[in-house]
Amino acid sequence: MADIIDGKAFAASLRASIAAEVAALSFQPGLAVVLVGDDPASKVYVANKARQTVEVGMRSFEHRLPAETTQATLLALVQSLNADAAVHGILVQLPLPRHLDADAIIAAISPAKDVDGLTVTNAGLLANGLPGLVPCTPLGCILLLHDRLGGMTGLNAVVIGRSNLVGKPIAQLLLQQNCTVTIAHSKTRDLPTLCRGADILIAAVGRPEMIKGDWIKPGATVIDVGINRVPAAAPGKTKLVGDVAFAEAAGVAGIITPVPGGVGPMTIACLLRNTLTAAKRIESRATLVSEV
Ligand SMILES: NC(=O)C1=CN([C@@H]2O[C@H](COP(=O)(O)OP(=O)(O)OC[C@H]3O[C@@H](n4cnc5c(N)ncnc54)[C@H](OP(=O)(O)O)[C@@H]3O)[C@@H](O)[C@H]2O)C=CC1
Ligand SMILES: Nc1nc(=O)c2c([nH]1)NC[C@@H]1CN(c3ccc(C(=O)N[C@@H](CCC(=O)O)C(=O)O)cc3)C=[N+]21
Repeated sequence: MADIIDGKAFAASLRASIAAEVAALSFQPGLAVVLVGDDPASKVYVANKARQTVEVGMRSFEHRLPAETTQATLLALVQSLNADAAVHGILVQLPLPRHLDADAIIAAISPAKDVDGLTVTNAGLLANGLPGLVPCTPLGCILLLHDRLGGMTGLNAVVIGRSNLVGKPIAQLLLQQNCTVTIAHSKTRDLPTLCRGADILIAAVGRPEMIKGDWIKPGATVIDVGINRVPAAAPGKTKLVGDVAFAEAAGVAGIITPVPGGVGPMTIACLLRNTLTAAKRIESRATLVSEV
């Protein structure tokens, strides 16, 4: 039976250290979250986020807009958040409704406030190994892996999923850790065989329990990023499951993250960490300017 990573506990200790740092600041960091419509995975995220933002001593600004919001309205909101001195971090929940151009919205976010690490500036800094804002979920995964494995040099890592939000930045971070990285996606041939070669397997697909126990190399470390809401046994009820068939996989893997209680809580803790990082950089720049 695999060792099950307690992401909830790890995230709680991370938040405690963030809260201590926030308490010592001379200003209050602020995080703005924009949710358009009601994507189910986004709703789970938003609910947990607002509470934890306040708990670490930051200000939370929530903007819930109807699914039929126009591109111009959303762009204007992002621009007003860019200009708002009380806001240090901006997160626009993805996916956006189909009639909106997500790339154009993301491009409008000031890179200094881009706590999701999605702008071309932050993605480019990450790809070049330079300091910027790193996407929260990938950062959370690496913190968990680092805690458990220490060094990862030479390990074979397979990342399933190639989104700008999760798959690609995780691959970049694993490469920085000297892993040999393979990125799989919906066009990959014979995914089970590819996965069986992985010392570290990261699933970021969005398909409930797609990765089976016999896809996993015995003793491997499995990180399940998927958040999927499926019907539960009781009629009318739902539950969250990951992209990995947990019960099967836990019998083969060496280390595994559960859903819920694995990567999800780490994502929020890392979002708060990024907001703190962004706030400190923005405020120190403001101080420098006011001194000249
Ligand atoms: N735990 C957390 O904190 C977070 C969880 N999530 C969850 O993680 C999952 C992934 O999110 P995200 O990256 O944004 O999702 P996307 O839908 O943007 O990307 C999914 C990726 O999975 C690939 N894929 C789809 N079907 C298959 C398949 N059958 N075999 C192999 N690859 C496949 C797609 O390939 P292709 O590119 O070819 O289409 C794509 O690259 C979702 O469940 C999401 O809710 C997301 C963010 C944070
Ligand atoms: N721009 C953008 N950035 C994101 O990072 C982003 C996004 N859009 N859209 C939606 C997905 C999904 N996502 C989650 C984060 C945490 C939990 C989370 O806290 N999960 C807990 C919840 C448990 C529960 O409430 O039952 C857990 O897994 O234990 C869930 C989902 C971030 N996403």
